[in-house]
Amino acid sequence: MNDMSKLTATAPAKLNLFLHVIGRRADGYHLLQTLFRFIDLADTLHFTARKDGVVRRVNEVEGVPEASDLVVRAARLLHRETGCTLGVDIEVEKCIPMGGGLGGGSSDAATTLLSLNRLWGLGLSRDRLMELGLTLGADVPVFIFGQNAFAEGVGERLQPWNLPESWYVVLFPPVNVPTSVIFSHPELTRDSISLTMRALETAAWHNDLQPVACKMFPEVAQHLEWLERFAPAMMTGSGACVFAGFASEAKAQAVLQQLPSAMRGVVTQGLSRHPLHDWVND
Ligand SMILES: C[C@@](CO)(OP(=O)(O)O)[C@H](O)COP(=O)(O)OP(=O)(O)OC[C@H]1O[C@@H](n2ccc(N)nc2=O)[C@H](O)[C@@H]1O
Ligand SMILES: Nc1ncnc2c1ncn2[C@@H]1O[C@H](COP(=O)(O)OP(=O)(O)O)[C@@H](O)[C@H]1O
Repeated sequence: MNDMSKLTATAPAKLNLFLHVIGRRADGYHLLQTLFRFIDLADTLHFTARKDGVVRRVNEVEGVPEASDLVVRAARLLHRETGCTLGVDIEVEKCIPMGGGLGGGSSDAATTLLSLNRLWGLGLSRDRLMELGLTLGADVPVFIFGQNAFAEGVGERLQPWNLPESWYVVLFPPVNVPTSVIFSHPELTRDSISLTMRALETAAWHNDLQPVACKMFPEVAQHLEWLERFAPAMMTGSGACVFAGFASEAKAQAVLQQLPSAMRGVVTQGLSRHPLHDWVND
């Protein structure tokens, strides 16, 4: 019999297959056009309901104090919003490198919102969870949307985008690239042409944050240079991770096997949708 007070859920990473900066809002946030793809590199979260209303993270996560962990912030946000009197113990098994542009923190937050909606029996809709998620970070809504998606605005205006089967070599340069530093750089391109989804299907895909990140962090440029020897490569999000796509797992593995011992990376498969897509009603 299922134990209704416990839930284990996955939180996949994302790649930005392109990221074009097309303008800036009055509040300083940048307007983007980006294509999100989920991949099977994932964190795993364990939730155990409590009757006393306490929200806790029960394990240590290096570099992330409990109170600032997005899983704890997501759970407390749901508490405040719904007045729910239950609590939860959350265990976070991190696999996604942090601050790498793979969206691990945002995905953990989204998986927490989706899981507690179930565990606490809240019955919130997908749209409401996406609205709440946006208050935690620009990347959270797409993980609740649950489909690979073309995003506009700061990442909250989403349309599904079907993508072919693909495997990716993802490399982890050993640097932490702060998102705000890249977005505030004077040399950042902020005027890429805004294109329709149809035009984007055939346009040259690029990441406007990449030149600035490469200039500030030579390790990113070095990893891109190595990967470019095998296939077109790009940085994801604000970096530091870089990736290249391949039509088969064998081709991707053949490249990874040649990775110099000083570099780190993985082969990961593109997902056709988020593993928790059906956990909430539209
Ligand atoms: C660049 C992207 C692309 O998917 O991903 P990551 O590299 O973080 O994974 C996202 O837009 C990042 O979203 P997210 O990581 O949630 O960013 P936030 O915490 O909301 O913002 C961090 C800081 O970056 C700047 N920022 C962020 C997003 C945006 N569209 N314009 C900005 O100018 C702001 O200065 C903000 O204070
Ligand atoms: N559960 C979490 N997992 C990862 N990072 C988290 C988490 N909670 C808060 N953070 C903070 O969010 C920052 C960004 O992490 P992450 O979303 O993994 O990277 P990125 O935004 O580059 O894709 C981290 O440096 C960390 O301080």
